[in-house]
Amino acid sequence: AKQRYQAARRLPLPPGPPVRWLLGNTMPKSYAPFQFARWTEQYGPVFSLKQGHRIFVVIGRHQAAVDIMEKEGANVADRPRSIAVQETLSGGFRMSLKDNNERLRRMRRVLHANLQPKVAETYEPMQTRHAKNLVLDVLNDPKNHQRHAMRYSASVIMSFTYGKITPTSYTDPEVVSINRFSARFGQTIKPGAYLVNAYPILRFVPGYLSELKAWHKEELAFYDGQLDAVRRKMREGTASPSFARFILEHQTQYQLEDKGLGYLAGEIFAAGSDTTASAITIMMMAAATHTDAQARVQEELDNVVGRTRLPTFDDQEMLPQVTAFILESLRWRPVTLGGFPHRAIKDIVWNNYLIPAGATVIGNHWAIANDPEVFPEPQTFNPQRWIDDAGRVRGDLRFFTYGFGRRVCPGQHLANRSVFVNTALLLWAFRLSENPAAKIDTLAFSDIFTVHAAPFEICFAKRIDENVIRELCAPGK
Ligand code: HEM
Repeated sequence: AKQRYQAARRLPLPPGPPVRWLLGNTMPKSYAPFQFARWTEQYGPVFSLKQGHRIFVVIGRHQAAVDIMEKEGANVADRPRSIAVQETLSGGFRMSLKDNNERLRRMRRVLHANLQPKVAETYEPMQTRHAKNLVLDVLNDPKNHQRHAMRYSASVIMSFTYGKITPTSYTDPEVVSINRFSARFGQTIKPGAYLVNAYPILRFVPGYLSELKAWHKEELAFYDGQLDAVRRKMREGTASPSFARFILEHQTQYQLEDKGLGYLAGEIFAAGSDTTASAITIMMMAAATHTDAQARVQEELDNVVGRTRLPTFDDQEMLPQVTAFILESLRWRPVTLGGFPHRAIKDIVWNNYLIPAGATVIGNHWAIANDPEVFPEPQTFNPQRWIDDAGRVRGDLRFFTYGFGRRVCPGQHLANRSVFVNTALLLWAFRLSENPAAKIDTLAFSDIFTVHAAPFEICFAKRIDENVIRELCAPGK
């Protein structure tokens, strides 16, 4: 074993852009996933960068992602050390940035207990209710479709996490607070946002981290307060079922520590709300800019569902075109453009290159989505690439919308259901198109961790009589 180890250590790092002595590579100042994709074209499926003492390995092709992120999954399940976003802004609590140790596995287990497919099914009525609400919102106020998608997602997450029954509004004070925390998180986690990660000595510079520390205090107090409110309701016997109630009731069983319990619940909103809203918005953008592909979905909806009732979760198996449209939307414009960084805990040899223990390993969703070997003509939006000869959704093709290996998104079954029901309902009710006078720039995204499309206009033409839509989507129906 020792010999093999020494042999591996002699292998070169994957190729990459030239490194400047002492300074290392220049990190892209903005839109790193796009620059990383260009470097994939130039240097190959796996390339490397250096900054300070850190090595970054970026994967930009599908097969390499399977080889490294999945087959070597156990060896890349840690997260890079991050002084700014984890140790300071999150006080070490943020689960998504923890190393893959026993404590993390307990947290993933408790999430899984509440989000695995069988349990996710039980949220379908709640998701349907909020999705109908979104249809009515679009009917009443089409201009603000992006805000409506955010409101849908916030409502579903607040219901899942804290058992909130009434629809949530994005102006609710608690949602305003959580969104402020998410924005700070998105800013702080950007590669290169804080030099302290590459040069840890900076943490001793007086004042350097004080803003992040203050933000952490505020966030922690807020999340603990939310959990306390659930605790209070439990004592009064008025707490509806929720993730927060579950972790309070099962704290001992899952050996969850008091410290960070509020954070675990609070983190769900940050992880699940913006991402889901973004996925729904991307689907609408795809429909408005690809009306032929959209028409194919609507033809299927007409055949399978008809126009006198709403599509439901029970229809999904009979609606492969809806599923293919969703899969293609999330490949075409991935929600997490650059992927969440992992860290190698062991030396990994890939194609005679060394990915050394300690390296930050990034699966660049944007580059992998554009891998021409797996997705021919990757720039073309073509849902039919997901359909086999028998007209079914292909089982042999996949994209990594929800990330990789042991750290794959635990919320994916809830999220998939959200995207499905909103796609089915919205495309059933409306024909979406661009305003010829205000064409959509489909690459105009904010440069933060979870992409947000810049505001854009959609024309919603009713496919179904308005009274029928209102009647079928009315609350309580
Ligand atoms: C369309 C919506 C969503 C997308 C695209 C998405 C995507 C992702 C991605 C790419 C990761 C990182 C995986 C990796 O490290 O390789 C992740 C992690 C995570 N997601 Fe999601 N997600 C979505 C919705 C949700 C929802 C609804 C929840 C919760 C209810 C959730 C909870 C989490 C958590 C807790 C993690 C951290 C897991 C860990 O580090 O072990 N996500 N998600």
